[in-house]
Amino acid sequence: MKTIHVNLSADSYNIYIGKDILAKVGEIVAKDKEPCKMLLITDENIEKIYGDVVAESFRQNNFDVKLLSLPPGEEQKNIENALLLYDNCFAHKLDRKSLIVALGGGVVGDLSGFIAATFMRGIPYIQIPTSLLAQVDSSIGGKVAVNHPKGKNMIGCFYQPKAVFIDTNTLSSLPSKEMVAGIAEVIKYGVIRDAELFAFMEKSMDAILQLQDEALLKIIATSCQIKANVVEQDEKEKDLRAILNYGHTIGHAIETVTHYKQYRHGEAVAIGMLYATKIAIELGIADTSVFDRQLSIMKNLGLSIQTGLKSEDIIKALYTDKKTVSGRLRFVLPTKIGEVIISDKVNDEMLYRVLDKPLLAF
Ligand SMILES: NC(=O)c1ccc[n+]([C@@H]2O[C@H](COP(=O)([O-])OP(=O)(O)OC[C@H]3O[C@@H](n4cnc5c(N)ncnc54)[C@H](O)[C@@H]3O)[C@@H](O)[C@H]2O)c1
Ligand SMILES: O=C(O)C(=O)C[C@@H](O)[C@H](O)[C@H](O)COP(=O)(O)O
Ligand SMILES: [Zn+2]
Repeated sequence: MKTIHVNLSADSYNIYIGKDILAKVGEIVAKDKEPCKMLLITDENIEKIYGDVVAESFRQNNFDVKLLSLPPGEEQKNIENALLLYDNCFAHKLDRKSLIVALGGGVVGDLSGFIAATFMRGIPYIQIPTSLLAQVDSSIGGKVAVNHPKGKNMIGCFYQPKAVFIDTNTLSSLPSKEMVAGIAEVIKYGVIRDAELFAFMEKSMDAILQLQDEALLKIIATSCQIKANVVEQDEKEKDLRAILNYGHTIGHAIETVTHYKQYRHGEAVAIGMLYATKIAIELGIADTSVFDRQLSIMKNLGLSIQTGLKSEDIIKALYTDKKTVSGRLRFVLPTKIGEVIISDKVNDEMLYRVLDKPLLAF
């Protein structure tokens, strides 16, 4: 089992990465935590496959487990489900020493973390991510939130988990479209921080999609390490952490405009990364190879790269982006593979110019 430490003073924690971890999680957690009341939150797809093994692993270590599963999907990451989960915290008599465990993709992770952060002003929680996206990104770093009809992740806070357990075996049941959506966030890490990771993806995509152990460990551990490094330097996104938002400004706008129903998060981010790169090329800070290399991986993965959405709807939604300061948009833009800058030089006129052209017509 590989361990990556996230160093955040009193809020530090470990990310454990390996195979066959699910059945052992209860035992590992019990080494540091007295048995207690526990709410295990998951979704219906994941409950069917992994609910019992995780619940049993905690029960065998004397945790008093209540399992609650929500329907799957991004639309479930809402304040109504947060209220439902608080009701369950009360019904199961959770107190400040109790434990919340998030077993699932990013939707379960973000929502469960939000409950843990806010119930009784904060109780401990653990992330057990089962999608690639959650393993490389959402389970780490403590951004927890629910969506609002006006914008993605608009109601939330920063609240770190006590530990993250990544069992790469869970990817064997992950539908391929979900795998591809997760790969989009790995492409993001390559573009913002790691040209070598990007090149690895260019040459090893077949091994990744075939879930070969070495390739999976490489992309998951490298992504976790990059995220840990960035979060350690800027936990609350004062500055540097905004680079993790590459592709998300337009990506989140696409998700909001389509009411969180039409695109997986990773799919919207992929389109957002291509548009951000087009903007960088328009500004003269990146050359076309930066676009072509990303496009080539995305085409290879079968990612759809057109939206058919109206530019004005996307631009309107952009202004609720959390990086906007005093009404000025701030974009994360690549200068080359492995390096990005944060720019406030992008105006509406340029956005219309870029968004009005189909991505492939450039
Ligand atoms: N907090 C953060 O830093 C952060 C980072 C990135 C993304 N996110 C959030 O994460 C969410 C997207 O996460 P996601 O892509 O995991 O989506 P998701 O949670 O909706 O999971 C995708 C689908 O895969 C299924 N699934 C998950 N693991 C499975 C498995 N092992 N086997 C079979 N089915 C499985 C789920 O049931 C669901 O249907 C978005 O809400 C996004 O905003 C948060
Ligand atoms: O952890 C971060 O910081 C990120 O930006 C990671 C993103 O992949 C993730 O989608 C995040 O939830 C977006 O954050 P937001 O603050 O723009 O909602
Ligand atoms: Zn994301």
